Amino acid sequence: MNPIKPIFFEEERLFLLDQRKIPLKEEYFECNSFKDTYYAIKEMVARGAPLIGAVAAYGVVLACKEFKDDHKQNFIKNMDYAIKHLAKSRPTAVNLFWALRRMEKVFKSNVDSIDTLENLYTLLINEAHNICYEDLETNYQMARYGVKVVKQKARILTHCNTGALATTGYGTALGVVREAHYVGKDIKVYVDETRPRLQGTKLTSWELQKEQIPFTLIADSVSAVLMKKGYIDLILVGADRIAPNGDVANKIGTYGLSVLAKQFDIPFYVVAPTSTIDLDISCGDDIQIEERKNEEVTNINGVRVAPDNIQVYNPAFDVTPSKNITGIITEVGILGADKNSIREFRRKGD
Ligand SMILES: CSC[C@H]1O[C@H](OP(=O)(O)O)[C@H](O)[C@@H]1O
Repeated sequence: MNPIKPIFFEEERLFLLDQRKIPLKEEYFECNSFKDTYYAIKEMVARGAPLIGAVAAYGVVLACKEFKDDHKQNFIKNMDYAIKHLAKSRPTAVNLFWALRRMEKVFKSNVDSIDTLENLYTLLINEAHNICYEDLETNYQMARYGVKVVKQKARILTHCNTGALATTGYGTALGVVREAHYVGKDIKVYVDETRPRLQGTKLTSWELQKEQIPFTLIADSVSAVLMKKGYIDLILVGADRIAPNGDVANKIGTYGLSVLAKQFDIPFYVVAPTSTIDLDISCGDDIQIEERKNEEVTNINGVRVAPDNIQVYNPAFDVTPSKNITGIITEVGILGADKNSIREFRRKGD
């Protein structure tokens, strides 16, 4: 089975599997400029916190390609503009800003001393490649830790898409599902649709069907009764930003699932790389929640199904308090969703 390739950089162009078209079409969207990558992130051609970071990293590469023949002062001004522009694409996933900071560090620490801007371009390409390689390795490591919380024949509920399509190729929460399947845990998955963008219906179903991992698609509203009936053994979700106290921002609907999980005493794990932990904030209230356009709620496949001229509220994420989270599965181990565990991890990882 060919691995899913959500992103690749070839002949100085960035290619993104266009997730707006899956599962009906498997087509690549080509980015030739940093503005193309801004568009791709904003319009969710490619989405998912870790993948958004990788796309932004190549956005900086494409900016360098665009401006490297300028005079150095113009080059620096244009690169600063490009990085600031990319940072405005989507506000919640901290991986975007983490990746941009990494790329900016390579740019700023070399631009004055390097002999040619062509060589700086090569350094930036290598850094973007490294971000992707590291993310893939992180996916595998999280899956190896995460499989420890998956019991034999577990019935796992997932939310949104946290697979190869949200990362550079294996997955966070869905990576744990993949690993559990491949090591023979005989699991089955309940995939919730995840309105309004339907990442579950369109993306997670597509990924699991490709690999013949047993799953059942459900409307978001079915989760509660499945938990009440005892049909769910474990809930695995991703994250877009984790506060140092263990509060987690993730796709809208996650908070409600966590409340139900607590009510029915079902283990509720977040799976995310440590690059998703934001030490510059103190708690979930500090996380900016992206609000997206009304049409995502009023339309289905481009066809309006709601009356005209109505009020719509379309937050793309919500915040799950640490007290509702059993643990945070990362590439350095399974952390408790609390200040001390996260502080302890940083001391080891510093
Ligand atoms: C690898 S988990 C990423 C995270 O991103 C998704 O949001 P979106 O589809 O809007 O980018 C969702 O919150 C996932 O849990």
